[in-house]
Amino acid sequence: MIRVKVCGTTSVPDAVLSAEAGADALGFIFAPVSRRRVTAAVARDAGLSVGPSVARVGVFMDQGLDEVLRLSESARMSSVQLHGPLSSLYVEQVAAYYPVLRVLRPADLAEAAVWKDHPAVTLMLDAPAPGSGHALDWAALRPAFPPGAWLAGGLGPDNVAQAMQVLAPAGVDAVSHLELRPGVKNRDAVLRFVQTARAATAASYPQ
Ligand SMILES: O=C(O)c1ccccc1N[C@@H]1O[C@H](COP(=O)(O)O)[C@@H](O)[C@H]1O
Repeated sequence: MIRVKVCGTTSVPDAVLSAEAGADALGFIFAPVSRRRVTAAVARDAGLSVGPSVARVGVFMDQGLDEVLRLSESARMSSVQLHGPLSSLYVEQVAAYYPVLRVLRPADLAEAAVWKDHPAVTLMLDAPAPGSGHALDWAALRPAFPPGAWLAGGLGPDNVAQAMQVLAPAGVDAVSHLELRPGVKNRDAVLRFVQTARAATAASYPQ
């Protein structure tokens, strides 16, 4: 069964929208560079406005360990997504507290071997500029796509089925193509993204 994450949540209404659409996980971006950055208080309120079955993922890029752990705790995150060039020790230290989605660009795929059997680290492949809405070359990625990895990068309702058909990721994640403007969800796009990913699971994956 595919896992579907809707990222860039910045409000209670958008958290409820994504949860009601059937998302498995909501992303809350704490990276200072992001146009969708949220405070811990906003993320906590939005994350707690949905049921406990929906994962609350704190998204970080190039931030110190103390900041990642402190914000995740105060925002009541249930897992952590890590972008950027990071040492294995750093990722291990976060993974001691939270399940980690370790995000790699195609150029960094050598790092995938490090996390192959780690019980708390799941890989996610994303475009070089996270949150830019640019899609990866799925066919080129196919030979090296790590089994069990998630896929992000330019996904939306109109291309998620094709991406799943090519790479059969364990999860899909999107933000840019689900918005009216940065930080504000497009209801129709969120609903169609989740529904299309669910339908594509039935078509592309062994049951
Ligand atoms: O979206 C952002 O602003 C962002 C900033 C810093 C790190 C990650 C960010 N978003 C992540 O980017 C990918 C895919 O985004 P898109 O669908 O291509 O726009 C996703 O993992 C977001 O969590």
